[in-house]
Amino acid sequence: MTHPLGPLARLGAALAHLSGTIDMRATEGDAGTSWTARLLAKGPDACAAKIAEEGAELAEAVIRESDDAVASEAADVIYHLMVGLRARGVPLDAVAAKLEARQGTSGLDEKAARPG
Ligand SMILES: N=c1c2ncn([C@@H]3O[C@H](COP(=O)(O)OP(=O)(O)OP(=O)(O)O)[C@@H](O)[C@H]3O)c2ncn1[C@@H]1O[C@H](COP(=O)(O)O)[C@@H](O)[C@H]1O
Repeated sequence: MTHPLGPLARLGAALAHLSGTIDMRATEGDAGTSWTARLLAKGPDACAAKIAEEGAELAEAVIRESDDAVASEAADVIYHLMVGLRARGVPLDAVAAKLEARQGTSGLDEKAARPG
């Protein structure tokens, strides 16, 4: 059954909700009861380690696991990516701006135009 919002709006709504939760955990979270608050308290290095770990698990899932496992690992990556951005104070807007700036430019053309 198709979700009434459609997949992209549904993902956007889920990300907006998650972003609000992460902001709340960052400002008033308790490391005793919140994974997010605990990870943020450990700092960017710990967030980076989780991003790398979850990225490797997603790659493994893409190669040899079920569609459901791929979706689950992708959700882990997105969550830890957002916690990592929060740990570094990089706003989601900055990521959106990067994606927007790349629209219409082929990845192959961009690579060919790199200096060196
Ligand atoms: N989306 C997530 C989410 N995805 C993964 N995780 C947690 O990330 C942790 C690490 O996941 P792993 O699969 O790597 O588990 P693990 O291998 O046992 O972890 P390690 O301790 O070995 O590193 C687990 O505790 C997961 O529950 C998440 N924790 C929180 N969220 C979202 O954040 C909200 C707030 O969570 P808290 O901050 O914990 O209240 C939740 O309601 C969710 O919406």
